Amino acid sequence: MASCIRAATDCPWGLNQAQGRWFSPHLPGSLGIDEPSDCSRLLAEKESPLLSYDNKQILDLPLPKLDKNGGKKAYLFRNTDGAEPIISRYYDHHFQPDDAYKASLPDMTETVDSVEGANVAIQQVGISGFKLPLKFATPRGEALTLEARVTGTVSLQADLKGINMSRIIRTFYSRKEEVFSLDTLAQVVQDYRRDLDSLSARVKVAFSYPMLVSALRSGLEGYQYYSGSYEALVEENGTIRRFVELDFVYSSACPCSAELAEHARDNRGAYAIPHSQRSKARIKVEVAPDTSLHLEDLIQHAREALKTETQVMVKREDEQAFAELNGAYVKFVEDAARLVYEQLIADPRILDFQVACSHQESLHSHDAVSVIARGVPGGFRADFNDFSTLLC
Ligand SMILES: Nc1nc2c(ncn2[C@@H]2O[C@H](COP(=O)(O)OP(=O)(O)OP(=O)(O)O)[C@@H](O)[C@H]2O)c(=O)[nH]1
Repeated sequence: MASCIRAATDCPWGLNQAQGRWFSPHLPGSLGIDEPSDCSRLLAEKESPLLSYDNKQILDLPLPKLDKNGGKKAYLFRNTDGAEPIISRYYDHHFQPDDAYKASLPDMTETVDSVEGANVAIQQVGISGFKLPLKFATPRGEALTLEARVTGTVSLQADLKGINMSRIIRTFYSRKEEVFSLDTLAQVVQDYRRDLDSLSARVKVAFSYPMLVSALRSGLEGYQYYSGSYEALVEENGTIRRFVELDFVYSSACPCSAELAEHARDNRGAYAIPHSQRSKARIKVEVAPDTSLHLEDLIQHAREALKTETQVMVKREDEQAFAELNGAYVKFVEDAARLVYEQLIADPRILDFQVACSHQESLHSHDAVSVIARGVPGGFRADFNDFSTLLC
C-alpha cells in the first residue's frame, strides 16, 4: 500500500493501488474511500472522535494551530485562519454493511432502564401521514389507484423504551400490491400486532375518492371528490372493529330565512334572498361484524338524506334546478343531523355512528353546528368538537 503524499507519521491513510481506494487503520473493515482531493481533510478525520475507533490516539493528537482568532475552534468547516475542521465529514458511497455489521448496530428496543418519564404503558404509538399510491376496490369490482395517507399505531407496554417504528410502514408496504378494502385493514392490524409484538393496534387510511356525477338537468358529467377514510383496530382481546368516515359537502338553505323572504314579498312586495351556504357533514360509522361497507354506500346515504349536494358541472338549466332543489329541501343544521341519522339507523350494516354537521353561515360570521350519535353503550358519543376541520 502506498502511503499518503504527506509523511506517514502525519497521515494514517494509504492508497491501495490495486483497488484504487484509500484506507485507514482507524477504520478497520471499511471499504475505503475515493481518492481525496485534499489529504489534509483526511488528517482531520483521523482526529475525529466520530470516525476513529482509537480514542486514546485522538486525545494525544494536538489541536490544529489557531492563532489569528484567539484559538476559537470550528468543528465542521475550515476557519478564517485556514485551520482544518476538528471533525471531518464525508459520505462513503461504497460502504455496504454486511450481516455482522448490521447485527452490531445498537438497538434501543433492547435497552433497559432507558424509559424517560413515567414507566407506564402507552395506548398508541406509531407513524402518522405516510403516503403511497394504493389500489382501492370499487363496488363494481374495479381497482382505483389513489393517494393514500396512512396512520398506523400500536400499544406499547411499560418497561419498553420504544416500538420498532419502521415496521409500521414496512408491514403496511407488504400489502401495497393488494386491492384495498376495509377488510384489508382488518388484516393489517393483525399484522401489526404480530410484527410489533403489541397487544393492540390500529390503522387508518385516508383518501380522496372520485365519482362521476351528473348535472341536474343538462346531462353534463364531472368528477366529485369525496374525502374519506377506512380504519380498523384490534383490541387486546382480539376483537376487530372497522370504521368508515366520509366528509359530504352540501348546500343548506335556511328555512327561517326562506319564510321571512316570502313574508317580505307577500306583505310588502320586497324581493329578498334567503341565506344559504356551503356545509359539511362528517359521518363516521362503525361497521357491523361480518358485513362490509364501502365509502360509496355512505355517499349514497348522505345524498339520500341531504339532497342538496354541491354541483360539479353547471349550465343555466342546472343552476335553476339547484335553486329549486334548495327551495324544496331547506334545512337547519339540526335537520341535517336528523336526516342523516334517519338514513344510517335504517342500515343493518351500520353498528354505530356519529354525525357532525357545520353550516358555514352567510348570515353570520360564525358557523352553525350540530353533532349526533346513535347512543350505543360503549360506542360513539357526541363528543366531537373539532369543527374547524369541517370548513369547506
Ligand atoms: N421507537 C421510535 N423509533 C423512532 C422514533 N423516531 C425515529 N425512530 C427510528 O425508527 C427506527 C427504528 O425502527 P426499527 O423497526 O426498530 O428498525 P430496525 O431495528 O432497523 O429494523 P427491525 O428490527 O428489522 O424492525 C430507528 O432508526 C429509530 O431511530 C421514535 O420516536 N420512536
